[in-house]
Amino acid sequence: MGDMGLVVVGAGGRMGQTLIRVIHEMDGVQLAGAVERPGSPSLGRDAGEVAGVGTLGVAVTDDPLAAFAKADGVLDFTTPAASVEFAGYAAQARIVHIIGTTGLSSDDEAKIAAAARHATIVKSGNMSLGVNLLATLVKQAAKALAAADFDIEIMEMHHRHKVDAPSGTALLLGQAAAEGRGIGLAESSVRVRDGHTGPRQTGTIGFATLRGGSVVGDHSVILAGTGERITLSHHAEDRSIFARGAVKAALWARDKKPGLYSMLDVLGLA
Ligand SMILES: NC(=O)C1=CN([C@@H]2O[C@H](COP(=O)(O)OP(=O)(O)OC[C@H]3O[C@@H](n4cnc5c(N)ncnc54)[C@H](OP(=O)(O)O)[C@@H]3O)[C@@H](O)[C@H]2O)C=CC1
Ligand SMILES: O=C(O)C1=N[C@H](C(=O)O)C[C@H](O)C1
Repeated sequence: MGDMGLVVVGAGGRMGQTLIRVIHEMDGVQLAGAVERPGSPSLGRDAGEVAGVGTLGVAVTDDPLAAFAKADGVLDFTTPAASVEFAGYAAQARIVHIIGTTGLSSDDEAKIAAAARHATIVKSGNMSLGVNLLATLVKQAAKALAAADFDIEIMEMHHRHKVDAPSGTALLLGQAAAEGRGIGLAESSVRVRDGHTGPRQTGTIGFATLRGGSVVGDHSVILAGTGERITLSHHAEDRSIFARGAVKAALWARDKKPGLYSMLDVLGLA
């Protein structure tokens, strides 16, 4: 099999540019296309120039269908509305779709699951090896420590430009904790506290969101007992950890049947 041709959508964004650089550096993959939204200042420019790696001979386009027709996969870190649209196009083109976009509604999730009947989709709120390993540790810890004895709180901090909260990673870690406890996350999560909240309700999973500066992504899961506290943390120092994970997911998905997979499947941690 030759190199896998990958389209980067949202090519001018923080993750889009990182993905172009990582594809340029990695073996087994090549940049087959670069897509931005209509009106973007990146349109018509060389994708390599946009990402700061020199000329690659791939011009940024606003025509995803034409780009997908010439590719084996698409790497998508954009917006919920764009990812839903791209899922339909990727299913039509029968190519692999890697989705890192966060902040999706349950309606968006349902549309993506429907597209996965025809396309091989890998979707995760965090594509790094470290966070996915952390999720397995959180699940174990939550299972081992009874809700009556240990409260679970999840704290995250991201850069000032991030638009969704809690982060996709915080929700992924919350899901792992809920699975460890054998409870549903939706019913047990406390996503905001403000004013006279009353005492903490046993068995809930709390979230705290911080935003500021250039923080790439910090997450801590705190298991707080009486007289002792366990903190499981991950600190992302560079966006290339997510981009390398996304490329790894695309290569893994290349020979898989249509379906909706996660990074835990890709990394053998499921
Ligand atoms: N799962 C993971 O491991 C990670 C997930 N993320 C998630 O990825 C997403 C993007 O993050 P980030 O790169 O920081 O955000 P950016 O805003 O920097 O990038 C998003 C890019 O997508 C573009 N875009 C929006 N709509 C379309 C469209 N219809 N067609 C083509 N391009 C479009 C935007 O263009 P414009 O700005 O011109 O509107 C922008 O260039 C977020 O949801 C974030 O949470 C981020 C890092 C890791
Ligand atoms: O928006 C970001 O930057 C990030 N988003 C993802 C999330 O919502 O968890 C992953 C990473 O933390 C960076």
